[in-house]
Amino acid sequence: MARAVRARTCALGLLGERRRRDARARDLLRGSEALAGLPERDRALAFRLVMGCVAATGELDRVVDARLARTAHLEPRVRDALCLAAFELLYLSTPDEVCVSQGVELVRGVAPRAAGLANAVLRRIAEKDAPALAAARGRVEAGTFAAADLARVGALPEWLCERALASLGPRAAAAWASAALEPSAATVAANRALVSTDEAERLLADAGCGPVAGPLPGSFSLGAPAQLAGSGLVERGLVLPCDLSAQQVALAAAPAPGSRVLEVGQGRGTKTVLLEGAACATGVPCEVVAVEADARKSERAARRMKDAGVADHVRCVAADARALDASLGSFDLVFVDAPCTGTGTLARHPEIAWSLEAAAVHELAGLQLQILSAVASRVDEGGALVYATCSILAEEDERVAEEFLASDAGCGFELVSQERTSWPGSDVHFHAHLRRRL
Ligand SMILES: C[S@@+](CC[C@H](N)C(=O)[O-])C[C@H]1O[C@@H](n2cnc3c(N)ncnc32)[C@H](O)[C@@H]1O
Repeated sequence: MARAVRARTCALGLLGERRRRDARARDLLRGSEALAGLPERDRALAFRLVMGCVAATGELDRVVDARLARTAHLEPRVRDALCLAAFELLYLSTPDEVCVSQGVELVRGVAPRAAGLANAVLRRIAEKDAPALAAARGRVEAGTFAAADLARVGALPEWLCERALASLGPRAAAAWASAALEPSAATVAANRALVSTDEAERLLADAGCGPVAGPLPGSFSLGAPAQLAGSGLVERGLVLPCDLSAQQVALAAAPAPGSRVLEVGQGRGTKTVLLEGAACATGVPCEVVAVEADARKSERAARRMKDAGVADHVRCVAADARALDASLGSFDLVFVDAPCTGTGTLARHPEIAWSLEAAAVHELAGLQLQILSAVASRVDEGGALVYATCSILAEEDERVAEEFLASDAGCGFELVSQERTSWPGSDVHFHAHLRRRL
């Protein structure tokens, strides 16, 4: 019997480490020497397996439990190995025989006596669950599906798929669920506060990243994204790893050259640099006050602003946006990058789907409305208020904008436009543009 190939043993090791350290998959993958030491093809498979197993965790547990002959208590390492093989069997194009035999070898490697059980469970998954998934995929493709089909296809909780259907409608919900387990596109943005789009393209090409100009000013997809890590371009602040949807939201906010901007929810500061870059590309930087509730994030963002060459025009403030100091004054543009469920970023953040609880959606919607209401008075007359999330849920998106407009704080505003981004292979973001009447 063939031994489990290195990609799978490496992925299994990382899944165990993740469980023991309660670490985020992406952080583990980024720092893993074992992964870095693999040949490129094995590295790509191990990456996909770890991200996929984490993203599909609840569905894989359900499938494995359903195919156990009795409710046996599985040792965690055996469960990890079974889930890994089940993920590959159901969601990747590896032939069933390979998935089963490799899964058995993985289990044998951690618990030799469980190899027989692994063989039986994986064969039942191939016989029963793979055809059920294929049927669900068929219904989704034909447009005759229910939330349970989306849950199968995207390995998502059914309640979330019901909300997605209600929020997005059938077509967009199907696209969202179908993309949940797909690798996200490798995209970057030029920091146009430091380099022109042409210069960024040359730097990326010289570093061997294989840049292809994207649909937005300063955006690139990378043919060889692994080359970016050693290039120094990110550390020098010249390019930003950044999803196309995040770029679109920042560009659509379009701060006028020299304008005063309040950014709420600065986080790592990616959109701060994009906002500055958009103003700089027109010749004059804007003056940004960037507010972040988490003091450590704010400190890190302040350092990043230096690397990105925009520190002279960005003041990072660690504060709760619901209680800002009056001395900060008012602004031409208030850009709220709201804390949210992140349900538009499932492919990038595999932990979200199965750790999210329905009650959290309601709580976040309350926080979002509070933030919007608190910062509304900071918008100058005729000025803009942009409300953005990376959620697909109407409760956090359109409903919050509607409730705000209907409130005392929002009654002086009008809705100019609102939309969700929809780039293939990218996250989904929502942005509503409001204007304070004169
Ligand atoms: C969507 S993330 C921001 C992403 C960031 N703008 C970027 O482009 O990288 C939302 C941020 O809002 C912050 N936040 C949450 N509640 C807040 C509050 N009451 N006031 C200010 N910031 C808050 C969170 O800590 C988080 O960093």
